[in-house]
Amino acid sequence: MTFNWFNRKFDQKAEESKADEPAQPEPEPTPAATSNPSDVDESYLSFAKAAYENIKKKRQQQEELVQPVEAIAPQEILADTVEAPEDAVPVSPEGFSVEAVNQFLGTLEDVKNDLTAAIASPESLEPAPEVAAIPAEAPPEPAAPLPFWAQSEADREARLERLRATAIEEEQPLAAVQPPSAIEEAPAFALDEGFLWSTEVLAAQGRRAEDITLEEITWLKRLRQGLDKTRRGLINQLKAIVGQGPLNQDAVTEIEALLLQADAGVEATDKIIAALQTKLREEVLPPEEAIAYLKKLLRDLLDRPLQSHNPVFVPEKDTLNIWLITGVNGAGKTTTIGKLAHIAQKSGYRCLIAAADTFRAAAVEQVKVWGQRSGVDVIANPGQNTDPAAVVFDGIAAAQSRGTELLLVDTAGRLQNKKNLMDELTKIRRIIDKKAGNARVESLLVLDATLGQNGLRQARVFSEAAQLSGVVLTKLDGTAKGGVALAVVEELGLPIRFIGAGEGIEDLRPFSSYEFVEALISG
Ligand SMILES: Nc1nc2c(ncn2[C@@H]2O[C@H](COP(=O)(O)OP(=O)(O)OP(=O)(O)O)[C@@H](O)[C@H]2O)c(=O)[nH]1
Repeated sequence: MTFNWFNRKFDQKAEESKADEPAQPEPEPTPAATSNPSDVDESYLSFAKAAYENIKKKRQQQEELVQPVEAIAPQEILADTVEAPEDAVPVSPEGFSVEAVNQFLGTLEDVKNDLTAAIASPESLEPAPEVAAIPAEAPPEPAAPLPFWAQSEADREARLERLRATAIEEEQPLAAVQPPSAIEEAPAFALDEGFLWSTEVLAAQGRRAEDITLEEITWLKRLRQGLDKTRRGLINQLKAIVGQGPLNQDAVTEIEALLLQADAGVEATDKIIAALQTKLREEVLPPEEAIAYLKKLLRDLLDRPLQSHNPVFVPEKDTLNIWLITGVNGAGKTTTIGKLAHIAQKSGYRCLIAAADTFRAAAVEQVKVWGQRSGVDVIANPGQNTDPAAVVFDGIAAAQSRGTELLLVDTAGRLQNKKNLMDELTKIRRIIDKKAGNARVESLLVLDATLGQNGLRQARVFSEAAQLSGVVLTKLDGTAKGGVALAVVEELGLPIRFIGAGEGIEDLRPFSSYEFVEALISG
């Protein structure tokens, strides 16, 4: 089953039939059933342990499948098992002719029949001369262990069982298990604090322990790490403020300063503070409930645009989806295209890239590099400054001839004046309408989170020029301005669809308001 990284679920087909239904809003995170903190910890711990054991088991099975097979020439196998037929003519040391192999299989059949007969009536056995010659007391030589693939089913299962039973905690570097090209570095796999936090976040969103993958854990750990700086700024002071006792006006004033410092922007901050003050007048909030209420406010604010935009952002299978990727040069547009192409490939989509940001030849070359890294072809026009619409036209033609499901278009990246930008994007849309009228078109704005409020001004120009369906927030790792996500949503009214938290090809995932707020406030 293919894990679809766009909706974070297995079995794309089953999901597809659901994709047509009106998507349900994200379920409210379900804190563990009991209210007793130690029970909650216990239930999360056992959930984490189950997820850990399951991932460990999958890795062991994967190791068996990937482990290089000992290169034993057929003669050695034959020597170990049955005498090679005299007239077998080795076509080369590595192999036998087909008829010889068939003959050999025929011999095996005879051996099997003889063994069956012998088991049925042992008294009928004549000791074979060479066996008779071995003195009874000499133990037979232990047969050299056959390579895993040559073992019988029963032997294999027994070996796997032994492996599971003796599986030790020490970590096999994942690179030993998967071809190095498949991953950039072996993510650590240990039942550590990051693992526990990640499984807790996934459990609270309704995930089952057996469905949790190491890649999801690795991503959540990266997200949490990426938001470290913002969180440290927020949470230490937040806990100090809220920890002083029931939420009071001073605390609310300090929270306001914290949100502005994390670049949440004035509008989002005002909304959150107003809601807190209303709550303050209604009831006394002890510290942990105040934190929980603040988290809910942030989640609701981040999810609000989903009421006016499609809550599910998943390319439709067996259909041409065209995603226009816009954003100012340096925001991480090219990197984002490479990462999106990578998760599309991993999720089983036929993907193609059109390098239509032709303003800089270097940008086209860079897209090609990311195409290679993600294993996705890039359609580009040689020569500098060619017409972006021409590249889009070629990209659509190639996509239609190949049955591509997701065409990623790298479009204008320079922040020239709004008019030029609008003209260029309008022209591209016109080409798409003419050439691929039934394609599902989305337009994503790539925004550099480290720019904070400055990035927002750029975003406004793009959001007025292009009919945007969402934002990709990049460079969340290492910035203290993680709060800009709140400003983007509140001031642009656009949903955040993906977030980037690193330069690596794995460092982009669909945005989850629950995970983001947990990493921001209690990671
Ligand atoms: N730390 C970090 N760096 C990132 C991230 N995304 C992109 N970058 C880096 O940001 C720089 C710009 O990324 P690009 O993808 O080239 O940006 P661009 O928008 O295509 O800009 P041009 O290449 O000038 O068109 C590169 O050094 C990337 O490695 C991220 O999520 N985290």
